[in-house]
Amino acid sequence: MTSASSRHLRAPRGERPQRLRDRLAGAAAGFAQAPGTFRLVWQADRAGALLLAGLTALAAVLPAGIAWVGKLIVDAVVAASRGAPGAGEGRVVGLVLLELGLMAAAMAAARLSSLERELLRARLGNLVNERILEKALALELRHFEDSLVYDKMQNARREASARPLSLVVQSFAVIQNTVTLAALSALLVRLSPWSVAVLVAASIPAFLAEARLAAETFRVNTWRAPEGRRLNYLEWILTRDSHVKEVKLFGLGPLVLSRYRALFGKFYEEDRALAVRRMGWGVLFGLLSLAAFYGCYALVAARAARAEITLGDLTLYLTVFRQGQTAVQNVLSAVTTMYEDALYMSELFAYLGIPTGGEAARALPPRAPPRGRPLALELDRVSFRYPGQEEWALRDVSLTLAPGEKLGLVGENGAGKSTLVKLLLRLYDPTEGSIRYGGVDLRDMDPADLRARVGAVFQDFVRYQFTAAENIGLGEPAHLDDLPRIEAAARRGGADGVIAALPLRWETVLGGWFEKGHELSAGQWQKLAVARAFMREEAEVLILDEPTASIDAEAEHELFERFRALAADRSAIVISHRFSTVRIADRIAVLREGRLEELGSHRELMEKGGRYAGLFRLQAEGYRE
Ligand SMILES: Nc1ncnc2c1ncn2[C@@H]1O[C@H](COP(=O)(O)OP(=O)(O)OP(=O)(O)O)[C@@H](O)[C@H]1O
Repeated sequence: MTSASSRHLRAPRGERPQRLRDRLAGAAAGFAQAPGTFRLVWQADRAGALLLAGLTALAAVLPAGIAWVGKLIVDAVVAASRGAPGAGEGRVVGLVLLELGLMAAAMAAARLSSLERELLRARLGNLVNERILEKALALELRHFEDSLVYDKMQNARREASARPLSLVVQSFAVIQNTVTLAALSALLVRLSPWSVAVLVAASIPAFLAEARLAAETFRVNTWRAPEGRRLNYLEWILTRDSHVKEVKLFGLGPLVLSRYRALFGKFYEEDRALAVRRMGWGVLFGLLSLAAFYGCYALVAARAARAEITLGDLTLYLTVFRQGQTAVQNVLSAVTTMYEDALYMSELFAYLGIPTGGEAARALPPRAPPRGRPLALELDRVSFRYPGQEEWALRDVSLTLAPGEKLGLVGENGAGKSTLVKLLLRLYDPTEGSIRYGGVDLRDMDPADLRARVGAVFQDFVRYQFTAAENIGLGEPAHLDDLPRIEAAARRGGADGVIAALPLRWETVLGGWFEKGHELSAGQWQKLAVARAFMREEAEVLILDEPTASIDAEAEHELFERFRALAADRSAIVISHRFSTVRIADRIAVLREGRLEELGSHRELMEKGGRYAGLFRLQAEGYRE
């Protein structure tokens, strides 16, 4: 990640921007999101956006028209009652019908635009969510292991499906109400020019207060992202099937719930303080605009009493001033909401803009070693440190895996075994040194090409809540429907017995998340995961990261016999804590605190009498009576 973007990521956690200049810069940055948002809306639904714009224009001019007709009605009534020439009931009724027509048009426009907003909201929300998910696919493992990126994702997902539309609707509202206000002002200026100034001036303090509170609300929510995730995590502990046993056994319920309550209470207090301040300012500024209205009302009513203006003019004045006040408030509150929306959008765009492509091949075009048979895999003085960590997870590891060689990888917890696998799959790049496959640096290969050559079972393999056939077929999505291939992979992985016992065999939905799901034992799941790796028939390298942890001893023996036969023409790396398993490997690498401590065949290492020999004997003792 670039330093600029990581600064941006870290900013919300830090100190509050106090200075006015910072605030203004924040506001400008917020509003800068508008063009990007409009582009999103345009992509989501062009026709809908245009229709909404048209309806907005119509709704903008109608109020002034209605107010003017209202004045004409009153004047016509007064004239008719005085028996003025040309005045009569007909004209009055005609004008009333005209007002009815305008009101009906206004109502229809309002309904239609609310319908259009609903439809646009759905399409836009969907588009934004898709973008968020597409981005998640483009992110690399290092992003998922970085809590700051998680916070960004959380902030983006929180409201981003509602905010883009809001930004657009509010912008339209600003335009609509400004046009309405201009039309109403044109009517008002005739009667009393200074009341236009009063109308606008009385609303400005309320606007400033609102804008400030909006910025604060946004910041409170952004700061909360890490705590928000913690809150979700506590919820997750109490509601997930996988956690129930420990929660019950250890009696974790009250503890977790009390932490949940404490966090929630903290959120509530912050929200309450903000809401109370908002209310206080609201009352104060509401009173101010009320005083402005009644002040002007008294003056204009006095003029009507002195017959300086007509009764119709007074009616017009009342309607226009009130509507004008509403329009000013609408503009100001729309601007405030837009500001809030724009700040949220900046979070979304910051998330969508997280630089990826760190996995892209360095060489152009990417280099591709010949396919079809395993090639030598060389680690050349490889050292690796996780981003942001001081400690080395791997230090100066050099070893060469000959084509077709089977390597056993052992070492205590945290020795760096899984990290090595991550580097081999280019989920990370070495901090120092290099890894070559067939003489080509992994960084010069297309990562998709590299990964297509590898079949792997991870320590934390996935239990897909899909059918049994899909659970295996997903190992090679292009062959998801190829049942003979899936059956063959199941046989190799030792999962055929598991399938035979299922009520609907291949069609059985596995796991307990969905209706009619059939739960499996840990070992049965693991057999499926191994079978999934065997779907990749063209794999040149097989990696098994503790594939036997949940499998019983007999099944393990069987698996490894099969594995030896199947992997005959492939290279393989097997990580295991069971030394009885790794002893069948051609050579064994012993890792200790990230360093390669010993390397050799079982016989050689036993003869050497080092760490491996010691640990092997210790385990063997355990089996002896
Ligand atoms: N995502 C990560 N971020 C930071 N440090 C990590 C990360 N994953 C692992 N580590 C650290 O790197 C070191 C090596 O971990 P690794 O998972 O490779 O060990 P391992 O040999 O596979 O252990 P185990 O036998 O327990 O699976 C450990 O000290 C661990 O704390």
